[in-house]
Amino acid sequence: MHFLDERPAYDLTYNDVFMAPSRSSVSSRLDVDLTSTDGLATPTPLVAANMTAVSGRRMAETMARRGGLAIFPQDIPADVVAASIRKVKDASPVFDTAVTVSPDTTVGETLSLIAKRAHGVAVVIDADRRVLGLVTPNDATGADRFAQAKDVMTTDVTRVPAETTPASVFELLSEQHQKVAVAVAPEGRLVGVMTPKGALRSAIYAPALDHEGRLRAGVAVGINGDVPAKVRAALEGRADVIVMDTAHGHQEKMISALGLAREVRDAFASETGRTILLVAGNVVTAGGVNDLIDAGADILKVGVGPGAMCTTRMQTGVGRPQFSAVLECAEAAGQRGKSTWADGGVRHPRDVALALAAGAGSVMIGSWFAGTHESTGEQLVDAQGRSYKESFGMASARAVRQRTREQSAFERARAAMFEEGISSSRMYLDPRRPGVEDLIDWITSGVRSSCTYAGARSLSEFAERAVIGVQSGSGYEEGRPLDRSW
Ligand SMILES: NC(=O)C1=CN([C@@H]2O[C@H](COP(=O)(O)OP(=O)(O)OC[C@H]3O[C@@H](n4cnc5c(N)ncnc54)[C@H](OP(=O)(O)O)[C@@H]3O)[C@@H](O)[C@H]2O)C=CC1
Ligand SMILES: Nc1nc2c(ncn2[C@@H]2O[C@H](COP(=O)(O)O)[C@@H](O)[C@H]2O)c(=O)[nH]1
Repeated sequence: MHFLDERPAYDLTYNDVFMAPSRSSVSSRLDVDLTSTDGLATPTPLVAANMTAVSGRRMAETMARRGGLAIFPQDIPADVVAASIRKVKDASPVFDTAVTVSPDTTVGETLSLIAKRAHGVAVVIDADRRVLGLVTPNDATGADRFAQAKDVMTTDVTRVPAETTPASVFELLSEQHQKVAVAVAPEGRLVGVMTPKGALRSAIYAPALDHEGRLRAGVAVGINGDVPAKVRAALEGRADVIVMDTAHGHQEKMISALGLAREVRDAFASETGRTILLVAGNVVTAGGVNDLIDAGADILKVGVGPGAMCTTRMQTGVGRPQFSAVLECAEAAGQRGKSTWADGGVRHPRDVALALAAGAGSVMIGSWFAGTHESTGEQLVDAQGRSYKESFGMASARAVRQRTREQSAFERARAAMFEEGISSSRMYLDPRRPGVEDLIDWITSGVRSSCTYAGARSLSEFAERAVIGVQSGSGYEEGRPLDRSW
């Protein structure tokens, strides 16, 4: 990337910069390859953050099915993480995992479960997982909340063999004017579901798969406690990438934790032949990058203070405007043959494009993804009838209470004094884009387009060719669409 004018002597946020178009020979946005350049080579350069309000099993599955990744947070017990990853690995890489209920499940419970996935149906199954029918919110309209799924379900179900191609599913659903197909194994057991949009997406996105063709997922590990045991547990729990996670990554405790993690990772590689990459952070300077690479990091997680749940900058004055942080760290990592994840501060598709232009290998998103069907929280409704989920920072009093649950009351109270995040915020589901896949579509279509404006067919070309200008606040404001007259 280069600057349109001189590189400024001060640091820049995403809002401070814009991209100037360049002469391009890329004639279609579909000719752009979005494979991440971080060494993991995921087909989509997006990572759902290791935040308790964001990444659980549903997020991990959905992100990987659309080519990205999600990272299970450090606060979840290792056995729970391993069980969740097992389910991710068992999920179909093509069909969505269905919301399932038994015939006796109440309508009230069925409706609350439907909100956990974007496809808008619950599949009614018997004890052998054979499909009996479907319930949609429409089917339940007017029914008593204590009625049962079997009373309201439709038995007019489009069943397809699990080998059916997404294109054939799409055609079949169009012919039959149905909203969802149910994939079944030969003995009639449920495999998954697919909507017309899901079929389209399966044709556009390649899933992020492991060495066995299973969906990939990552695990975050904190730097306190028995680090080798935690890393070992994550590896044995089938993590495909490990994130060594702390607010201040450029500290000696991280350097020693990373050294220990590397030893365990290398021993695992000798036993299994699989080398799992280590991500470490967070850092914002070339010095931090170099020290963590020396200690064993393969990928550097970049960002101090840009996060939507973050109070670090206001509390401490520490942090760095994210565009400049990514640019400096990506340059430093690149000189050592390593890469970065740009972590935090992403609120629009343009921010992802700018992070990739600055050289990030992938982009991590937290709060934006918290406001989707697939995040971990319960879907709630405000007084105006708008759906939202609660989000909170990983350094908030709420998260610290959870992370220190096994310590003494005194230690917990002391830890709670160092709160650096918001404990409760509302992330509204965008009615036009309520699912994380809707956001992925929006982001990737934006990034594909950015690449063609820069004349780039791949993300490495994009990071080379992008031309970045610095804009005023009114320059940024001019680019915002208006939904009413002025
Ligand atoms: N990207 C960002 O800007 C930030 C991210 N976070 C996220 O919050 C979560 C919790 O992280 P964290 O608070 O590091 O908790 P951890 O549980 O990972 O513990 C951090 C360890 O580092 C020590 N430490 C020393 N200096 C600092 C410092 N300035 N900030 C934090 N710890 C320090 C702490 O000791 P002691 O407690 O005794 O000081 C503690 O032992 C992580 O998921 C992290 O990514 C948090 C803040 C900023
Ligand atoms: N300073 C804090 N940073 C936090 C906290 N919880 C998470 N984070 C960081 O934010 C990003 C995600 O950013 P977002 O803008 O996409 O929400 C996450 O990966 C962490 O690095 C916190 O409590 N305090």
